[in-house]
Amino acid sequence: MFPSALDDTHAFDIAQALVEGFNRHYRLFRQTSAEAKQRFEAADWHGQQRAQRERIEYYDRRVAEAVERLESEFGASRLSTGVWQQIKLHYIGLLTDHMQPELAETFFNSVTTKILHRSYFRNDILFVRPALSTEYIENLEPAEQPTYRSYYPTRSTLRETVRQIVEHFGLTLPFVDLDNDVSHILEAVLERLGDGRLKTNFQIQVLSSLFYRNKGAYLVGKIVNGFVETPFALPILHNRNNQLYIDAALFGVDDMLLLFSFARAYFMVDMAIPSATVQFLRSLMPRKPKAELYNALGLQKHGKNLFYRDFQYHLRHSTDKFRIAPGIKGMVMLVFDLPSFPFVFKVIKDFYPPQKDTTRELIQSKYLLVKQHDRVGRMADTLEYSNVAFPRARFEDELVAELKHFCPSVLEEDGDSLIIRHLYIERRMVPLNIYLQDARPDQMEHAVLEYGNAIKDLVAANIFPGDMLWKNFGVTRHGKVVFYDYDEIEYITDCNFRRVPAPRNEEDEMSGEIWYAVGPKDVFPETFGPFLLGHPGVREIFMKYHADLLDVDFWQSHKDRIGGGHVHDVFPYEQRRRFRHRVGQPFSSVDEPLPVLPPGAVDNGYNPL
Ligand SMILES: Nc1ncnc2c1ncn2[C@@H]1O[C@H](COP(=O)(O)OP(=O)(O)OP(=O)(O)O)[C@@H](O)[C@H]1O
Repeated sequence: MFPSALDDTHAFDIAQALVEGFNRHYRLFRQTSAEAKQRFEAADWHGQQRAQRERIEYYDRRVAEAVERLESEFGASRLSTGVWQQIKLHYIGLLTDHMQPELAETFFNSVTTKILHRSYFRNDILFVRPALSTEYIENLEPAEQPTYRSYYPTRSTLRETVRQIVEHFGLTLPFVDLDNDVSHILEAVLERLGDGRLKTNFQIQVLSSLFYRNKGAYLVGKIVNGFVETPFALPILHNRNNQLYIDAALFGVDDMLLLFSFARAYFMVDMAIPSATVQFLRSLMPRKPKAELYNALGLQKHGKNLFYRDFQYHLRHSTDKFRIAPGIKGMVMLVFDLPSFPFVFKVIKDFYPPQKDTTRELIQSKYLLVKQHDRVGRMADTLEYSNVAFPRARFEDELVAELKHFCPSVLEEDGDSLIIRHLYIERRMVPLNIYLQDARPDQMEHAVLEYGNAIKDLVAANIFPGDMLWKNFGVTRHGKVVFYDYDEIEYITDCNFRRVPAPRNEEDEMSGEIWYAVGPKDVFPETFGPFLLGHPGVREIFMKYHADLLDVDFWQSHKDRIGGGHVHDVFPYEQRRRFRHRVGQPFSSVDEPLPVLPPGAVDNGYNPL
């Protein structure tokens, strides 16, 4: 029951301290995000990568500071339920006119769950459900930009308007030839519009901040014409002389989904009202859960909170059982899923076979590395959770037996619940080994080509996957191949790429064993073939496109380039979509059939709120 009077003398001050903690967090988060513009203009790519990495750590630091303050100033862990209820009410009051109330609620949860026992995780004490609305929030400060701007061109003013839209961002670097870029964009827009008349509501809406990631800045918006809304994004890049150009025009939901994929690094966006940006983005990608949009904007703790709410909701509205994930079982991870829900749950085992010389800490550090690294569309993002309570009745017995056997240290039974103390959650894909088993020849060709491309993208981003077996890659809904087994990854720059030494004598030659000394970071690309290319059909395709992956020079030359300070270009769209490669190509990807996946590849009906 809620208190009828707010009579505790400290509750208001505690709520105030929590709001201050959150405000400090968002101020620093926003500042780093806004400064992406200057880093982009200065072509400070290493700085951009560093900021992307560091920004991820901000949240936990601010939460730790707030926990510490609440403990030292208010003895927070000794407060009664009644006081916590009052703190929540004051907090809601303090957020009445806040611009980021949903994030502040999540911050409240993050701090209080560090202080309180699990039995307090109830909606009268923390925000199991949101209390404040994020609709219609407007910032009327004169210095603030609106979330998006609307432009109302006619056919005859379209060219001028497109130019204005780009110029509105006030980038300080010159464009190589903005007129030429605008002509390309115009051509693309007119192709989308066809010959039909522009309807009376014809307009172009554009988000007020550019989206920065790696070496690119993306202008994001939509064209509204009658009842049809077409999302678009324009990537702005640097040439060698630090002049700018627009590289492509991306149109339609599929292009947007690839741009905002879970396998890419988070964007840097200057947002006063993140919920308004998310609402706009959701109108571009209606099926993408809000949780993933918050993640893509770097607000991953709120994304995690929303995901958890979606997951709880899904659990209540489904009846199927958690099971061991299909595919070859992991040696270090126990992986399970719920068939009706398109994610997998990964728990680190307590012990591993001898060939896996690793520890829980090392594995966690590799997963963290992936979170902080540029995932270049080739590594799945993971959400890390502590103390997740699952209903025991929804687990298959075989899965419970495996958990008890392999993961006893992280498992706790509490009444009808199974508590898993630590786990990762990531998007479910079709494991590539399973995909290849069922693949038609054209699908096999596509998958093997993609597999090699995935490795090459990882290499360019300074990642050596370690274990490149097919089972460690998955195929997404869009037919992209993505890596998901992180326990053996290393930086390319830390690896020694070596040729297999010539045998010293006949004995060496005949030996079935490795007779030469191998250091912990030594890699022998010539030896990949026998592990990866047992299937003759796969081998043929692989050798056609990716024979260079078996050559030590390929790896060494990338290592040298990265060591020399080169930062790779990452394109979240295909090369042929670039204006420079566009001779005779249609602009849109809409008519391109997506690779047809085998039946298991289709995500089943997860319907986030
Ligand atoms: N995102 C995913 N989508 C679908 N299946 C997955 C996913 N992640 C893992 N799996 C399944 O779980 C298995 C084990 O996962 P993972 O490779 O991460 O574990 P591991 O213990 O690190 O493996 P290894 O023994 O190769 O080191 C995979 O082979 C695959 O079948």
